Amino acid sequence: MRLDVVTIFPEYLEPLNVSLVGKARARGQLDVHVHDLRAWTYDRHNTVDDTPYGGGPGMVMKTEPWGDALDTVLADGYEAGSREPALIVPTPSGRPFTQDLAVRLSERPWLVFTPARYEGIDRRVIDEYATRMPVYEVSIGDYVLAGGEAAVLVVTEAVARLLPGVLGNAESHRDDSFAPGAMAGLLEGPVYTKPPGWRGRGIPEVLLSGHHGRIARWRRDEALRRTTAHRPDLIERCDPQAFDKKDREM
Ligand SMILES: Nc1cc(-c2ccc3ccn(Cc4ccccn4)c3c2)[nH]n1
Repeated sequence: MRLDVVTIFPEYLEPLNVSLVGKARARGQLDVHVHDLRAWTYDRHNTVDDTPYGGGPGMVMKTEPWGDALDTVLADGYEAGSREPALIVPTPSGRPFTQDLAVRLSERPWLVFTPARYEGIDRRVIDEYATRMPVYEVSIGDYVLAGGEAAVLVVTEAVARLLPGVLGNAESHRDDSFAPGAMAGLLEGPVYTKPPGWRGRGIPEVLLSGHHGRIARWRRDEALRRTTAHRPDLIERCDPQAFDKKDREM
């Protein structure tokens, strides 16, 4: 997978050099290119924004730098052999970024991220590139950030961990809270590891029992309890039959 990111804060994407994404890059599973939008400005102040038509607070990011940047980034990607780009536009007004969308994006060969600042990008830029590729306008949550770079880090990590071979233990993402399966849509329950005692706190007996059926049932019950407490909205969505089926297998 190829990722391109165009931003006025390239240093914000430094975390893409470390940990899971950094290792995937080092192994050649991910090809990441970060571009400074100001490289496509030609005035003394490297201007990327201007006042909004119709008035109102803040500034809007101008069409020309984005258009020149995206034309170059796309040409370079095609030149390097990449195909079928998709534009990923972080925005507070986008569709929710979910695990389902992460899975869909992980199946694409090339993602081009356009994290904006100020009040966003002149709409004509998105409209122009929507004629050439799928555009995903995504929100990472119901809160307002100062720009899209944090969303790029979130989306990139959620997508990269789904790429084949990126996660050390292939099982790891099968039981993700939001991945399909008997725990589908439930939140993770508590986890424990050695030492068996810590500051007078022990381990739930069932986890030391070696009885896999009871352990699986306990984990399911804990996940249900936690989900009921923190995300009752997810309870309606999960499939109770899946639990009965799993119970019969335990
Ligand atoms: N889930 C999300 C995504 C964002 C986000 C993404 C990109 C940009 C570019 C600029 N801003 C600031 C801003 C604030 C207010 C209205 C418009 N834009 C962004 C915010 N906030 N929360």
